[in-house]
Amino acid sequence: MIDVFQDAQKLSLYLAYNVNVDAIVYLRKEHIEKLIRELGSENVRRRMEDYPREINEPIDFVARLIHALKTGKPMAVPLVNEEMHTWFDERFKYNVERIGGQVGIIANLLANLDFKKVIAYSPILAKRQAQMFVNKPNLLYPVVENGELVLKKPIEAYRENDPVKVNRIFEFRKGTRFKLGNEVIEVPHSGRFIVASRFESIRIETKEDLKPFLPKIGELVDGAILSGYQGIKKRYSDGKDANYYLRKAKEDIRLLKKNKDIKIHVEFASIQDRELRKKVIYNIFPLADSVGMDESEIAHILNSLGYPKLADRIFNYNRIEDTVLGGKIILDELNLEILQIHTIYYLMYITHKDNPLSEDELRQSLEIATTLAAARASLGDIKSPEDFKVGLRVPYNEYGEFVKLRFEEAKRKLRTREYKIVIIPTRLVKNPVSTVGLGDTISAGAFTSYLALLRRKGMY
Ligand SMILES: Nc1ncnc2c1ncn2[C@@H]1O[C@H](COP(=O)(O)O)[C@@H](O)[C@H]1O
Ligand SMILES: O=P(O)(O)OC[C@H]1O[C@](O)(COP(=O)(O)O)[C@@H](O)[C@@H]1O
Ligand SMILES: [Mg+2]
Repeated sequence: MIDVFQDAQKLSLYLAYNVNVDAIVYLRKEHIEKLIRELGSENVRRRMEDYPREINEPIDFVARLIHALKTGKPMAVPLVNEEMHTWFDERFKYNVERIGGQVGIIANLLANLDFKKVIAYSPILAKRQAQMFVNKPNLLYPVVENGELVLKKPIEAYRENDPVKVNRIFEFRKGTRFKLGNEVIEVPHSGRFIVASRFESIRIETKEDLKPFLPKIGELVDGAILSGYQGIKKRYSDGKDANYYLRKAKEDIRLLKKNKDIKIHVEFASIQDRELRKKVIYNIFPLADSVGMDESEIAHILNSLGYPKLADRIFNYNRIEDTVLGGKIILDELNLEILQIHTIYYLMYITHKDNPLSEDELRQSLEIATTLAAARASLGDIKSPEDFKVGLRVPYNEYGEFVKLRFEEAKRKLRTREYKIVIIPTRLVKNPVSTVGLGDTISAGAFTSYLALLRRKGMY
């Protein structure tokens, strides 16, 4: 496995579009009970039944937070009311502030793992975000100067007037118990709840000056990881809308592939609005080779594709048989080369039978992914390739054998002959330093090792 990791380090990657500041709160029982006291347990319960899909007022936040705590599922809900900044800041002291967003997390990870070159792009780059990138020669931000493409360190490329995007992250821990009225709730898994800022000023796009250089950037790299589409809004006050930004996003992918047919991984993230989610899935997935997502997100996607019962089963029971079925549907309906699903107890790849990699190679790629996540969960951050070894010391979760058994059963029950499907149990850290960014870490590890393995076989 180490040799595959070493081959992956030789790759160069392009990343776009989201770099945030993650302001992290380690949630304690006292925080939760105080919020419930402030808003009233009956009000919270009622709002939970309404299931608000965006945060406009404090009760929306508390209702969705408690729902996440009750299920132990990773969730993200957009914050659309800028006036709530003060409400949050008066109630929470942020324990840590660090780089966030798929681009921010994956750029620092790959740069610290000594990948050959990482070109990380976000349409906004304020000083605060730029300072959070690791300052290494292999991590560069693309700018256009005198009509030429120049790759600079982020700290030399920030723009004074760019807005800072801060997301609030609530890290919750398995076993935390609290009361909602007479109901005692115990959090079943550790995870994170993201309050994702969604404001007018931040557009998910490649700025017009850089756009003509995307074919050149494509030539400079071996693959691209794209994410942030979840930040597109339905409508903007200047008349632009989601269709406009999705058309631009599709153009970007075509331009990146224009001079060299690089593979594209799309990291999916929670999109609460059903209409918007459907638009992102139908516009973007068919242009991607590989897509990554967690168990809440696969359920959301299946809902949008018209499989609500299967979606509910995956969300509530996380059964392997249902995930295999759901994965096959997504792979085929959206014509992907490979789909990677990360869940608390297992990671899965689903691809077609004619994929050049063997099942054993696909498993190796997932092993690299879970090892990196275990290293990040243990250390809080991955600072050098040496940290990979920390991940190797983390044992597989206690349901490892059960996972393998259930998978064999699922294969017997379902039609899987036309596919290669592999599964591995996760290396699960009992007391993670933090969980935000673990999915991004898994997907970066999986996609880059997938590319390295294809390259070894002369297939890429
Ligand atoms: N404590 C943990 N140790 C190792 N890996 C973990 C831990 N908690 C979660 N994970 C993995 O990370 C993903 C999270 O993905 P998101 O996209 O961030 O939801 C989870 O599925 C586990 O595979
Ligand atoms: O959708 P946004 O606002 O760009 O935010 C994405 C959020 O997802 C993260 O990238 C983490 O994702 P994962 O926990 O799924 O890996 C956060 O760092 C970030 O705040
Ligand atoms: Mg994720």
